[in-house]
Amino acid sequence: MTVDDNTREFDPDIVTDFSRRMSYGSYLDLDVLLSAQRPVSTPEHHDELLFIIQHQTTELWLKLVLHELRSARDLLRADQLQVALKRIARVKHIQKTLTEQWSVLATLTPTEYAEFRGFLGNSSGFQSYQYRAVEFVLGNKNRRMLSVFESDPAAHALLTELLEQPSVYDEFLRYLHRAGFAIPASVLDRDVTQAHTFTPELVETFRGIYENATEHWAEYEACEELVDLEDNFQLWRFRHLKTVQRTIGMKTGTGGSTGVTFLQKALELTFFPELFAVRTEIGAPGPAGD
Ligand code: HEM
Ligand SMILES: N[C@@H](CC(=O)c1ccccc1NC=O)C(=O)O
Repeated sequence: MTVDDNTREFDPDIVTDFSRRMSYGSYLDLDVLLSAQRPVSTPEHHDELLFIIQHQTTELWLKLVLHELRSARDLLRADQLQVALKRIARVKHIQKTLTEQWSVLATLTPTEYAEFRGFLGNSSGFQSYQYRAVEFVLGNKNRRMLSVFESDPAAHALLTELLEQPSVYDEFLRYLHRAGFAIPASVLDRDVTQAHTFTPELVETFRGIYENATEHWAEYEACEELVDLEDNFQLWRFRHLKTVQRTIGMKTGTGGSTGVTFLQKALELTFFPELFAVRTEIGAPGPAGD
């Protein structure tokens, strides 16, 4: 049938009565989701909705990132490397979306932001427990971060649990050990509540994998997936830093930090330092001159 009024006919079996059926809105709990944007500025500033939605969408994606990374960690523990890599592949796509999303917030000018920034009080992304949880699962542990969550028992409990559990990297290194690769005992028995720190012996182990990639293909691929993950994480941090710089310049942060200077230091944090260090060594003679 031709439609000249630029509308589409309903197909005959399209369901319209949801009085007793599950609908799109009820399945997704849209009443809850869409009533959670509550600007605090008075009179309400036009751009605060953008600010809230940018953060809320980030938190939703972080929820999925955490779900996938915790699963990847557990799969590594169960020697299911390929399935773990599938989880990481999904995380990489989410990270790309999150990094791209900064361009939406960059439409907020410094003048517009200054008009409602005062209403934010001391709230800050520094208090994002899901962001901290992702850092912890990837191995950048820092017990001091828990202090921010004393008044949020659920967040505090989650971060304590993740602090005490081995990270994705811990489980990957244990996996490599079980697969016969040389992993120092100091790494296998390390206190997992601390941040992972650079261990030169691991660089040699990775060098063995990279220089014999065809022989150790699965491990080689896993190493490169982890490098992508860290790379993407750093790109997000960098876009955050640049957005902060163009929006508040060198002002101190609402969370109490020095702002840009503080965020710059986060770019020096690393999850998998040996996977980056191995790049320097590839093709060069080994420590014993072999
Ligand atoms: C105009 C927008 C933004 C500005 C001006 C801004 C500013 C800042 C500043 C100054 C800090 C340092 C802590 C403090 O003293 O407050 C910070 C931390 C943080 N912000 Fe933002 N931010 C913005 C948007 C966002 C968005 C959209 C997110 C996404 C959830 C986010 C997440 C974070 C996180 C996770 C931290 C902690 C980083 C760390 O510990 O290294 N921020 N932000
Ligand atoms: N720290 C920001 C405020 C801010 O961006 C913010 C405030 C409340 C909730 C999340 C935020 N995002 C990132 O820090 C500032 O100093 O302007």
